[in-house]
Amino acid sequence: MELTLWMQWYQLILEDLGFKKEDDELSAETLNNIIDDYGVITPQDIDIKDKVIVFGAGPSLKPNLADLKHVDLDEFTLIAADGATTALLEEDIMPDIIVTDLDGRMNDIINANQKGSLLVVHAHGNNREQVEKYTPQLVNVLGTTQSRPLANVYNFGGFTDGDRCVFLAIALGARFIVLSGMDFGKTVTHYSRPDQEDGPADQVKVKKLKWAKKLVEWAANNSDTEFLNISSGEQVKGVLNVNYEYLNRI
Ligand SMILES: Nc1ncnc2c1ncn2[C@@H]1O[C@H](COP(=O)(O)OP(=O)(O)OP(=O)(O)O)[C@@H](O)[C@H]1O
Ligand SMILES: Nc1nc2c(c(=O)[nH]1)N=C(CO)CN2
Ligand SMILES: [Mg+2]
Repeated sequence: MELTLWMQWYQLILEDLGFKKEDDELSAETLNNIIDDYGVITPQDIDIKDKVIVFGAGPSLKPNLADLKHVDLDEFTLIAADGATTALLEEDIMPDIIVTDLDGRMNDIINANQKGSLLVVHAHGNNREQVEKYTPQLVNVLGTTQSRPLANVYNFGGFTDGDRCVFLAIALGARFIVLSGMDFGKTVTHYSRPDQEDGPADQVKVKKLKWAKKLVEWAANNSDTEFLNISSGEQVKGVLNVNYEYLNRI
């Protein structure tokens, strides 16, 4: 999404959730400095296929992964939103890219990174300590922010890990984006909350998922990328729901 337009979304999100822009900026500067010291990758270093699957951490993620055993996943670039990484690893699927604000199960994320997954690390006002702790342990890191971009820290638009996967894929030129485990709604899984069981989302999470859904809908209806949805949660306006068999025909 174009930066000036994103900044309008960002302002509304800050007001809705009561987050401070200054906190986001400080965290982004921290990330920028660490990446400066430990090595940079840029969006030009990332090649993706025409077809991308974005994995969110909603309740349909696991059933989706069972279905996807019947699909040739080599045809797709696989982008996992944070905690969704754990579910992929459980099925022996290695994500090509992980988009994370470093609050998923970090052992799994670090493991996948060591085995080749590229990490898109997002700095925000609520994760500066994680940014300081984990980024130096990671390789192949692309930094992002939801606030103003810096030399090593990009802003492709988007807020939660899942919708930022979508905006990243669009920025990198995806022709098809398949949504999986992107249920939105009011139920979160243990993949999203590593220390808890599956259950109702708290009020802040409900708000975050509402923004995530609005942003994905905006992306689906304002880009040349074709969206398809195999998740079984809320209907994403303007996006065709398909089953896995359809994916073998695109
Ligand atoms: N029902 C759902 N529960 C959890 N995540 C979902 C759901 N539906 C879609 N998603 C997407 O999957 C992503 C999973 O990432 P994760 O749970 O780490 O969230 P997050 O963006 O870091 O939010 P939080 O700050 O609450 O941890 C979310 O960002 C969201 O976009
Ligand atoms: N300041 C701030 N920014 C965020 C937060 C958060 O909790 N605080 N959570 C997000 C979910 O991915 C994305 N961005
Ligand atoms: Mg996260």
